[in-house]
Amino acid sequence: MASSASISRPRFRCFDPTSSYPATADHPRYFSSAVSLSSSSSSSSSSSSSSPRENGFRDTMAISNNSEPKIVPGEGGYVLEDVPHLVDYIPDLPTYPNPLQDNPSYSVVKQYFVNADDTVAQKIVVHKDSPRGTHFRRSGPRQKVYFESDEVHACIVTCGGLCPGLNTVIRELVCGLNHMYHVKRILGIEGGYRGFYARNTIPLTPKVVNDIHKRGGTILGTSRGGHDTSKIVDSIQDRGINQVYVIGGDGTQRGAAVIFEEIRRRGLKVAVAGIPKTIDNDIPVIDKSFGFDSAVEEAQRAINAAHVEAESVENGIGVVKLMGRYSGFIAMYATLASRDVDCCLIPESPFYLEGPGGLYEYIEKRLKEDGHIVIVIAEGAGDVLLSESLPKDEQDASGNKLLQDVGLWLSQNIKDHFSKRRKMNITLKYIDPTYMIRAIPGNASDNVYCTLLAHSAIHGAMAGYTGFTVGPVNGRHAYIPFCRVTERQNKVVITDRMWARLLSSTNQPSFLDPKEVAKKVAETKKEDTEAEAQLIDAENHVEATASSDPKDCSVCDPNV
Ligand SMILES: Nc1ncnc2c1ncn2[C@@H]1O[C@H](COP(=O)(O)OP(=O)(O)OP(=O)(O)O)[C@@H](O)[C@H]1O
Ligand SMILES: O=P(O)(O)OC[C@H]1O[C@](O)(CO)[C@@H](O)[C@@H]1O
Ligand SMILES: [Mg+2]
Repeated sequence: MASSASISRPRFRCFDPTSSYPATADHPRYFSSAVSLSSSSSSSSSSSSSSPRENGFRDTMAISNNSEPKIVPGEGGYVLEDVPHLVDYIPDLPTYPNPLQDNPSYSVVKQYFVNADDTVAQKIVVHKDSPRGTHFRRSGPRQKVYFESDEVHACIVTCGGLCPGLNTVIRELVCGLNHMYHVKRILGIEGGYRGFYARNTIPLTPKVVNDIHKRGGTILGTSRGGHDTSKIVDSIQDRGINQVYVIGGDGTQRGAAVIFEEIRRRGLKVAVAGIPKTIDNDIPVIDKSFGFDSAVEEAQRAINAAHVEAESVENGIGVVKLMGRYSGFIAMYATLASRDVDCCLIPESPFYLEGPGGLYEYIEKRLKEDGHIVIVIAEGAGDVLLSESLPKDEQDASGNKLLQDVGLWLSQNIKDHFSKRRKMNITLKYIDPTYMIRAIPGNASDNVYCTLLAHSAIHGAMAGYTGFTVGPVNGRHAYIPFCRVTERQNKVVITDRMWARLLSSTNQPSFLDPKEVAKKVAETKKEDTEAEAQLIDAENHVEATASSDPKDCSVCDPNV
C-alpha cells in the first residue's frame, strides 16, 4: 500500500570512531554517531527494589542526545535501518537467558528464538539487478534478554482517537509480559500522555484485563494534546518504570520518539516501544494498522443501509461519510468490499462538482441508468472545495486540523443542484457512521493481529531494543525506527493498481485530466529512481567514510 515514491530517506552521517558499544551476537556494530560514555554503569542493578530515579543512570551523566538513524550497509545494496538499543548509551549491561526457553508452550518450537541477523525486506518485488534495498530488524524473542523478570516495571498508555482492538493490545501486553516473561508489575496510565503526570494509574494483571478485548474503546482512556515531555519522563523515572508501551497513531509515535530521546539523554535503562494504532491506516512502512479491518467491516453496514434506502425510491441517493482525515483507505476498502458503491471520494483524489466529467454529471447519469446512486465520501475529501465555501481554520488539542462535515456539505449541494437547478425529484439520505466504525471491539482477525503486535513489542523491549515501533512489513513483523513511521503519512496512491481497481469497479470518473495522470506517473517513477540511487549512494558513502578521515565531513552530506 505504501508508495516508495514519497519516502524521504534519513540523512546519513559519518562513521564515528568514538562510538563504542560491544558488538554482541544480537547487536552487531553499526555505523552512526552513537554515544560514547565515560563511565560504566551500575544500571543493571535496577530491580524490583529500585528506588525512584535509580532505575538507570543519573540525570547528570553526560550522554549524547544524538540519535541519528542507525544504518548498517551490507552487500549488494543491502541496508539495515536498525532500531536503537539500550547498550547504545548504557554499555556493559548484563544479559540473562530468555525465560521462554523453559516455557512448555514455547520450548517445543524448533528455532523459537529469532536469529540475531534476521531482517525483513521493505521491498519484495525486485529485479535481477536491483539493489537489495532497505531492511528492518525482524521482531521476535531473542535468546538473551536485558531485563530480569522481577526487575521489569512496565507501563501502558493509549493516546489519540479510538480504534477497534485497543483493549486487545492492552490485554495481550499484560498477559504476554506475565505469561511469557513472568512480569508482575504493569501499570496502566489513564487518559493518554497527560495521564503520566495528571491522572491516576491502574495496576494491570491478567485477571483485570481478561475480558476487555470484547469491549470497544480503551479501558485506560485516551486524549489528544497534553504531551509534556519532561513531566512524562520525570513520572517514568519517579515511578521506577523501565518499559514503556505506547499505543497510538502518528502523533503518538512522534510523542514516543521525544520521550525516548529524553530517556536516552538522561541515560535511563528504560525501553520505549510503540504499537501503531490508527483506523485511517495512515502509518507508513507497515502493511496495515490494527482495527482497520474491523472498521471497514463495520462500514459495510452503513453502506448497505444507504443502498437499501437509495434503491427503494425513485432517484434515490445514499451518501455515507467515513473516517479518513488525510488518507482514504477506509473509504477505498469499504467501497471495494461492498460493490454497492457507485462513487468513492477520498482526500488523495480531488474532485469537482460542476461541468463535464464532474460529480453532478455522473450522478445524473447513474440516476437515469440505474434509478439510484450510492456515494461514499471520506471525511477529508473535498477539503479544498469545502474551505472555499466555508472557510474555517481550527485545530484539535494535538494540532490536527479540525474538519467540517463534508458529508453534510455534499448532501446539501447535491440537493440544491438537482431540486432547484435541474428540477429533478430526488430523495437523498445521508448516513454518518463515523464514530460507530471505530468504537467497536476488534474483529477476529484484528484480535489475532493485536496479539502479534503486543508480543513483538514485548520481545523487543525485553531484548533491550528501544525507540521502535512494531508492525508487519510484507507479512513479517519487524522493529522499525520511530523516524520511519513518523516522517510521512501513508496515503492512497491514485496512480497505483488498487485505485484503478476501484475506478473500474464503480465506473466513476477519475476527475483527473489524462495529462495530469501521465504527469503523476512520471513523477512517481522519478522519485522511485531517486530513492534507489540514494540507497546506493548511502552504501558507498558509509564504506567511503569508514575508511576516510572521520573529521572530513564533506562526504557526510549527500548533497555535497
Ligand atoms: N510532534 C509531537 N510531539 C510530541 N507529542 C505529540 C506530537 N504530535 C502529537 N503528539 C501527542 O500524541 C498524542 C496523540 O496525537 P494525535 O491526537 O495526533 O493522535 P494520533 O496518535 O495521531 O492518533 P489518531 O490520529 O489515529 O487519532 C497527543 O497527546 C499529542 O499531544
Ligand atoms: O473526533 P476525534 O476523536 O478527534 O477523532 C476524529 C479523527 O480520528 C481519526 O479517526 C483518526 O483516529 C480521524 O480519521 C478523525 O478525523
Ligand atoms: Mg494522527
